[in-house]
Amino acid sequence: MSSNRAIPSLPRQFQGRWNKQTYHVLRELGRGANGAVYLASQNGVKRAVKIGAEGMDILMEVNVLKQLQQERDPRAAVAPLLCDVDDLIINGRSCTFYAMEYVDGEQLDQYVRQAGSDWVPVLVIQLLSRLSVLHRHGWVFGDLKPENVMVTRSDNQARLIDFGGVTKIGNAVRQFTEEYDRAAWHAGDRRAGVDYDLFSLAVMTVRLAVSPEVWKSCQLDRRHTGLLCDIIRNNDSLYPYRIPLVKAFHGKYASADEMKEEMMAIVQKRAIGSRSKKAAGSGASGIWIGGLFVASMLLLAGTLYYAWMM
Ligand SMILES: Nc1ncnc2c1ncn2[C@@H]1O[C@H](COP(=O)(O)OP(=O)(O)OP(=O)(O)O)[C@@H](O)[C@H]1O
Repeated sequence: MSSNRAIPSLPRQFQGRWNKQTYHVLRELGRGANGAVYLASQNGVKRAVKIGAEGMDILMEVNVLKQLQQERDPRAAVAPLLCDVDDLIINGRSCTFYAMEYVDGEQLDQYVRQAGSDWVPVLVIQLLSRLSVLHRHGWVFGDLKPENVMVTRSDNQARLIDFGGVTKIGNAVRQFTEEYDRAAWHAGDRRAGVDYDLFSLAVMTVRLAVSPEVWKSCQLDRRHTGLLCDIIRNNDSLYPYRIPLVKAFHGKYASADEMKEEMMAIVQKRAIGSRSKKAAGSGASGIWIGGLFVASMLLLAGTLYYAWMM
């Protein structure tokens, strides 16, 4: 759905044409094929403001976001809170923009690089909770990739951003990235279904747990899921999750909740295993495992909160 028209740049300060909200632009957050997102201040509150080359693309995203706004608690929300939709005139042309909740955090891959790959399963479980709600609304996310997930600074929650690829179940996926695309891996088509998102999520899980070198090496050949299975077999942090990952590659889950339950059971089993090791161990390694255990349980508690909420 990318366009040939240039993406307009926002002025430093502007007022919406109809709703008259004033925005002070602080900096550009990112720019992709379809739009640019800016950090702006509106009445002293930080907002992410998205503007695109095509008003229709922006309005389609707004339409999806509007349908996902029921949940007021940001910790249980599927999508960022939609705050304003309006037009502004740039170089004599009317451009549509929307303002949404600013998700203050780090891109998923950057977060994992710093925190370590032990956190990948817990963050994946959080994403499964959000996908489950999205699927129940009749949508698939489509373009699931680390660039479209932020982990919040305040409470380490994985949040979905960029709803430009969201597609009605049954239609052809509107936007995808080859690295996470089922058809590019010769594992199925691009029809939007629960299984399409779970496939991308499983590929992303592998991508996050391995070094950039290993990942690059498996992109050189013709893509097929056997390559991903080889990586999982040889990777200590992925190996315990081999069953749910391989099931997701083969479209064996009817829902995100099913995959979530199996992932959660493995995380819990491993957390209990680390506690026993801590009790048996002593010295620095015991302290390290203990710290990891406590932190993982804290994060898991957040995850269980979603499981209960949704
Ligand atoms: N609600 C938000 N809060 C904080 N940052 C955001 C938010 N939405 C988007 N961003 C930032 O802006 C960047 C670009 O946003 P987005 O992916 O929506 O643009 P896009 O033009 O649709 O990109 P692409 O072409 O890659 O799909 C994101 O990578 C992220 O860093």
